[in-house]
Amino acid sequence: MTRPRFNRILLKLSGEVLMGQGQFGIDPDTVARVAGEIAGAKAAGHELCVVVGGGNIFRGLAAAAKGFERTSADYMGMLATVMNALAVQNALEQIGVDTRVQSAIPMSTVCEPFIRRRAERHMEKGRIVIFAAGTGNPYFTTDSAAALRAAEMNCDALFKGTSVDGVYDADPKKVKGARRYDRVTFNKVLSDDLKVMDASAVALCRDNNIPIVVFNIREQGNLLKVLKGEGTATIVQNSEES
Ligand SMILES: Nc1ncnc2c1ncn2[C@@H]1O[C@H](COP(=O)(O)OP(=O)(O)OP(=O)(O)O)[C@@H](O)[C@H]1O
Ligand SMILES: O=c1ccn([C@@H]2O[C@H](COP(=O)(O)O)[C@@H](O)[C@H]2O)c(=O)[nH]1
Repeated sequence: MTRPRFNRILLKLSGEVLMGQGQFGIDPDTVARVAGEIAGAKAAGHELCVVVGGGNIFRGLAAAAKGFERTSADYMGMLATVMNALAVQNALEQIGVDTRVQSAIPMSTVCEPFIRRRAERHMEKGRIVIFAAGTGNPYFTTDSAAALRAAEMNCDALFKGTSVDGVYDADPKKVKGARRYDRVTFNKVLSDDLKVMDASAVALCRDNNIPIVVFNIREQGNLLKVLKGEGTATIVQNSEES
């Protein structure tokens, strides 16, 4: 399958991936490996910005189910993404990659606030911008933040680096024999309620014509491979054709 070359990408990193083999939190070796993948993509000439999830630390919805007040729980989830963003920043800077973290919830002693034009300037200077704290609003997820930032930063595609190698016709972790799509339309993902990404993120990408590439970031070297159009992934776009 041939895929278009995407120059500027928004990489959505699942928080869960940063746990490595653990059940919770941040595994430094995994973060270092993921940082290496990002550095490799940059060295190959791609412009990248990153949105990090928080599922390895705190998910608002799960906490609300256990009795937490939903909006507070969501703010806790957003703060979890800031910790992940700082971990990724640290790992990237250790290998000499220039970065900035921008948070949707201003916290000026920790990182920059999100200012789109400033983020653009950082990218022009070759820095990797890591967007933290999701959209800054409760009742959203970092998938929606990724779609929003991809649109704001004029990205050619949203790369969702996760623990599955694409979009399946049912959750492959739950349904044996689920079949993976090479290509699928936004409308099919929405009408079949395929839960690899939340519906608001998919709709935002559809309406702004930003393809979503779902791939397994747990596999060593996969980001660059998928960027080159090799390796296993699903591309979600407005038409089924290439
Ligand atoms: N149709 C489907 N195709 C592929 N994956 C699916 C599908 N339905 C549900 N999933 C699940 O979606 C998950 C991918 O989302 P992910 O784990 O990256 O969550 P997230 O909420 O984006 O990240 P975080 O860990 O930061 O909260 C996979 O674990 C997979 O089991
Ligand atoms: O815009 C946003 C983004 C995230 N949240 C909360 O953070 C957690 C972690 O994000 P994941 O996307 O699940 O990794 C999420 O469960 C929400 O509680 C938010 O409120 N708004």
